Amino acid sequence: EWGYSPTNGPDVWARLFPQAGGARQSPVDICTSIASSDSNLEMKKLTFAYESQSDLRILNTGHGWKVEAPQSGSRLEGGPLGEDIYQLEQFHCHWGETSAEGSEHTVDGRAYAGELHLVHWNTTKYQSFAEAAQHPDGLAVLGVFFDVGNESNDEIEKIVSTLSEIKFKGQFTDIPDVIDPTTFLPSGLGYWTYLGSLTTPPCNECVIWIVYKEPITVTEEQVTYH
Ligand SMILES: NS(=O)(=O)c1ccc(NC(=O)NCCO)cc1
Ligand SMILES: [Zn+2]
Repeated sequence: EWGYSPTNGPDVWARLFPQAGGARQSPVDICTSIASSDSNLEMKKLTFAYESQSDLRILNTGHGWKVEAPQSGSRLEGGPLGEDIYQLEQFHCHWGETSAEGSEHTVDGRAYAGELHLVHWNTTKYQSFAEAAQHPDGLAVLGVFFDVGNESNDEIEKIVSTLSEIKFKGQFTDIPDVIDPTTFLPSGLGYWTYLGSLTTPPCNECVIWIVYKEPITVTEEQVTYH
């Protein structure tokens, strides 16, 4: 089973998952000095629309939590996504042992306490998430960094308050509260974008990454492994 130790971590993933050795692998360090601002992106605004959902299923993936949130009514389009419409499939989180680490992307070498991923797939061109994940423009993932501060994030709280029920890998439970993914996004909507991959095996090179510049604030308890 893949993981993050020296014997099963990213350096050996390519043995079992060939795409992990590819040319557009994620995550990356975002070097802000060489990131170019594409005036074209200014014209095509990135737009998103989500529904609020209750009774979403949350799963302990063994590497964090994942909320299955297939939303046929959701739409992510514009910006780097051309003319295609992308639909929300799931969202999940990466965090670390301490609030000094945990994000997958880094910005000028700096890691954040954690990183939320909202995973979407191209419903204009493909018939299913699994099919979309086999194509270079199949998925679009919004990345939002977590900064640790004194304010807790109410929406994240609705999620982490269920973690005590799913202590072990493979366990799942329902989130009774209504969740609106829009509330996970920062107020400043500036982002970096690049063509990359799934950050974990099978590391398919199928993701158009959109990483927001502004982190959202959560408390230490909300992003540290217990
Ligand atoms: N961290 S990430 O790049 O957003 C990511 C998203 C989905 C996957 N995998 C996935 O969706 N597999 C399909 C069945 O679970 C792996 C990594
Ligand atoms: Zn992720």
